[in-house]
Order: sequence, then C-alpha cells, then structure tokens
Amino acid sequence: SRHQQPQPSYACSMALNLLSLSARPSPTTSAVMCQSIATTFSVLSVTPTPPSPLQPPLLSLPQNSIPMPLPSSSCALHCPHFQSCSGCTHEYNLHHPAILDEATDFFEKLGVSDFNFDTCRLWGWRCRAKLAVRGPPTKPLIGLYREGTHDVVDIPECKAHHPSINAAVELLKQGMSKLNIEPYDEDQGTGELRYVQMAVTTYNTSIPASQRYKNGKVQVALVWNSRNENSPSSEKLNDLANFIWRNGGVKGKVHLIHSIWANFQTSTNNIIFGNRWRHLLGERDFWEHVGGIDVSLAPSSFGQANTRAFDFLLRKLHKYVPSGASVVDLYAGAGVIGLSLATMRKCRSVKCVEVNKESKVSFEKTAARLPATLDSSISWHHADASKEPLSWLVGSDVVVVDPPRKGLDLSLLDTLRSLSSLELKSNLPESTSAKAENEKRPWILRERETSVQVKSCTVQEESRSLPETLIYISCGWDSFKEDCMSLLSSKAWYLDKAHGFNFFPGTQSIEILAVFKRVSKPNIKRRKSGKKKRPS
Ligand SMILES: C[S@@+](CC[C@H](N)C(=O)[O-])C[C@H]1O[C@@H](n2cnc3c(N)ncnc32)[C@H](O)[C@@H]1O
Repeated sequence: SRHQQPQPSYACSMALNLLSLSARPSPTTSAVMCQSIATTFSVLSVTPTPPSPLQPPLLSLPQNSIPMPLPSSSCALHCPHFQSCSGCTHEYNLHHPAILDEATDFFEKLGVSDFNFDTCRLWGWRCRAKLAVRGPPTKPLIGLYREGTHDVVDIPECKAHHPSINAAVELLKQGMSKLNIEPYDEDQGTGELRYVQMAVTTYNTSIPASQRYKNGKVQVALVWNSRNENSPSSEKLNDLANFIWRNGGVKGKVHLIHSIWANFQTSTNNIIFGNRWRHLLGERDFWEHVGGIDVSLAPSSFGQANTRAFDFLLRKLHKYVPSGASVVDLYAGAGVIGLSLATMRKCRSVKCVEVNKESKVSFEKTAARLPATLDSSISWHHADASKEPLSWLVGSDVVVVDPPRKGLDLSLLDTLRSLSSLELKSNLPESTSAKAENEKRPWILRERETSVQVKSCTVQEESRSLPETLIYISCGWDSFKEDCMSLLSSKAWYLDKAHGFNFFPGTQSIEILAVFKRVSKPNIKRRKSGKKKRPS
C-alpha cells in the first residue's frame, strides 16, 4: 500500500531547492534524476549561484537539458491520501505538471520560445493551509473536502503540507479530544470549531539559515462558531488555545507553534472567515522574508501558500522593473510585491491597490521595516481595482497585476486594452494621488481613511504617463490564457517574456509570470498632442 512506501525525503527536496527547467524536453542529456524510492536527487550540469544568507542555494539548469518524461515513479507524491483528498490531482512527475506542455506550446505560438519553468520543493512546500474541521469530538477530521462534496477527508500525512502543519494538526486533535471540543456540523449549524488556518513562518534569524525551513513555526487561526469572544463557548476556546500553547509553544516539549488566533464566524454560507479576529497567544507579528524584504502577514491577509517558490518568482520579477520606475501593484494583498520592488528596484513611487481592508495593517508593518534611506513614495489603497481602473494607471511606468484565479476584472482588462488610444486623448483622468488632493466629497474621503501613505519621497512633479510594461502574475491558467489573448488582440500590447513556477506540485496549477510591453504609437500623434516621449 502507499502507506508502506518509503517517504520522499526532505533531504531530497532540499537538494533540489530550485531547478530552472527548460520547458521543452531534450532527448539527449540526462540531467536530473529524481528517485523517490532511493530518496536521491542527482543534478548534473548545473551552475550553482551563491546562496544568500537566507536562501537555499539556487540551481539553474541550462536550457534544453532536461529529458521528459522521466520514469513515472520519479518525483512521485507517495501520499496515503491521494485520490480520497481533493488537494492533489497528480501523483507522478511532480516536477513536471501535466499543464506545462500546454503552456510551453501556448507561449511558443505567441513568439516566446524561451519560456522556462522553475521548480522548487516538491514535498512539504505548502506553508499555508485552510482546513475544515468536522466529525465527532473524540475523533475529529481535519482536512479538505472530498471532490464535489462537503465530506471532510482527514489528511494527517499530507505530503504537500510543511511538516510543521501536520504536527500542529495532530496537536490540535489531541486538544479537541481532551477538551471535548465539538467540530462544526454544517447541516445543523452547531458545534464549536469550524476551520483552522495554519501558516508557517520559516524566518528565524537565531538559527542557521540552512535549518530555518525545517524548523518552521505555525500561526494557528481557529475559526470559532460564535459571534465573538463573549459567547458561552469562549471558555472552551481559551482552554483549547492554552492546551496548544502549553504543549507546542515556546515552553512546550517541542516548540512548534508561533501564535494562536481566533476568528469568529457564525454565517451559514461557505465563507471561511468572519470579520472579527482576536490574537490569543504567542507573538502577535508573523514575519517571513521574501523578495529581499521582511514581510509581516496577519492571518486575515492573503499570503502565498508556497513561500519559497514565491521568493524565486519575486527575484525573477525584479529584473523586469527598471530602477527608479513608478509602479502600481493591483490586487496587492499586503503589498508584498510592491514593497519588494520599492526596495530592490529603488522605485520612485509604488501604489498598492487591494480590496481586503484587513491587509492594511500587514502592509504598514512591512513598510515600517523598509530601509530608512529608501527615497520612494509608497502608498496602499483600500479600493476595488475594477472601479475607475484608469485612475490607478495614470502616472505609472509599470503595472503589476496578481488577480485571484478568475483573472482580471473586465473593466480593468478593457482599460488595459484601450490604453494606447486613451493616451492620445488629452483629457486623461487625474491620477489617484492628484485626485486625492482635490477630493471634497465626504463619502469618498471617509473611504480614503482606510488608505495609507507610508513614505513620501522628494516631491516630484506628478506624471501623467501610462504604463509601458504590464507584469501579469497568474495562478489561474485558463483565465490567464483568455486575458492574454484579449490583451494581444487589442494590439495595444505584445508579449515579451513568460516564466512558469511550480507553485503547487501535485496539482494541475502552475504560476505564470508574463511580461507585456506596450506597442508604441507613431510619434507624430504624440507631437500633435503636445506630449513628450518619456525616456524608457
Ligand atoms: C492572488 S492574491 C495576490 C495578493 C498579493 N499580490 C500577494 O502576492 O501577496 C489576489 C488579491 O487580490 C485581491 N482582490 C480581489 N479582487 C480585487 C479587486 N477587484 N480589487 C482589488 N483587489 C482585489 C484579493 O483580496 C487578494 O488579496
């Protein structure tokens, strides 16, 4: 049975910290062999780059050096929950998701022949998991829904989870049984614990960099079925938190838990989190180090599941943003991308736009740790990117979009499609920052109070330019394809570069980083409208 098979070793995934694979197989060389049975990864013909103090070594394979397909047993998941759990859909060749060939062809047809694919950890990569809690208190089930149902599959040995998540789930189960905590019953709307979110921080500067990943600590967010902390069941919530902290906190036998939070939710819909959050135990601030900066992430804010792969993506992204550029980061979450660019590319200005107001506090904390010498104008706006999208684009050289799986909002897509013709008009709307200064309407001003300007650089004249570069980060392959074709058919953009990242090994999904450049318009029209050509 799968249970008896040898487990893929973490040493194996550590050895293959990052391989930059050519997406197009070459029949000639045998550069990577990953044998999960022997738990070895051999990497030949690699050019290691020196690791930064916080990074595992990064290995880049030359183009066209990976033979595909590898034997089907290679890089196998070996998970006892495969097929019963809906999390993973692919058991073999985790380093080469099935969708990769389609992506390679797609980009090649669009003229990008050097599309490549970076793969990182194949097991234990998931540092953030939202798990449903159901079943009897004596034997709670904590895991994901079986495909197409609301039956929860218990996944104690999940191979995608960072091992600390599995250990924290085990501890939670022990606490629930001991304290008779009732899992949620969806049909009746009864029970106490509905979901748990587990997020791992691997950032601990007090231990050597090489040991940080495996020693990740878990921020546990318990989604409690009550309106607030004054409900009759609150005592049980506190007992459960104390149990977890006593056994897994700083003074526990094994220090596993970073902190414990409660979220209160009584709604009968499928929305996991309610609006009310309480910090219960442990450190309040949760830090991670990605894209060259320290990032704070509250449990209520969006966080990427695959921290290490996200770090690699950010480092690749940096090179597409000219130093000193003005950037608008749409669908920004806590602003990790924008703040990383502000620091590493010394951006003149960065505007982050995000619809979830809970992300603001994380943005502020992250921004407060940026180098004091940074001469950049940085702001975060609680706003819907689909409303008046042009006003966010005016004044930026680069627009970064990182939408949810469903892709770009139509109004934003339409605006991006028509950008070149809009540029020729003399009546471009004011940029959001210029508008803000002139705004008088009280309801808009109230909404603005949730926005923040954390840094102001040396005052510069407000630019009315429109972005020449569009960087699209996508976790939804189907929506990306549609948005990409729509952008190209407008003739306003061409596709310059594309990279894939193995963000979700074992699934159909890959993460895409695509760089579009704006098609230039004849100069004559620019001169007519009195505009100067911007230096590129
Ligand atoms: C895939 S996440 C990316 C977050 C961020 N870029 C990061 O990497 O941490 C997408 C984000 O878009 C936000 N979002 C969804 N629709 C939005 C909209 N119409 N306007 C602004 N933000 C939106 C979500 O709340 C979520 O934080």
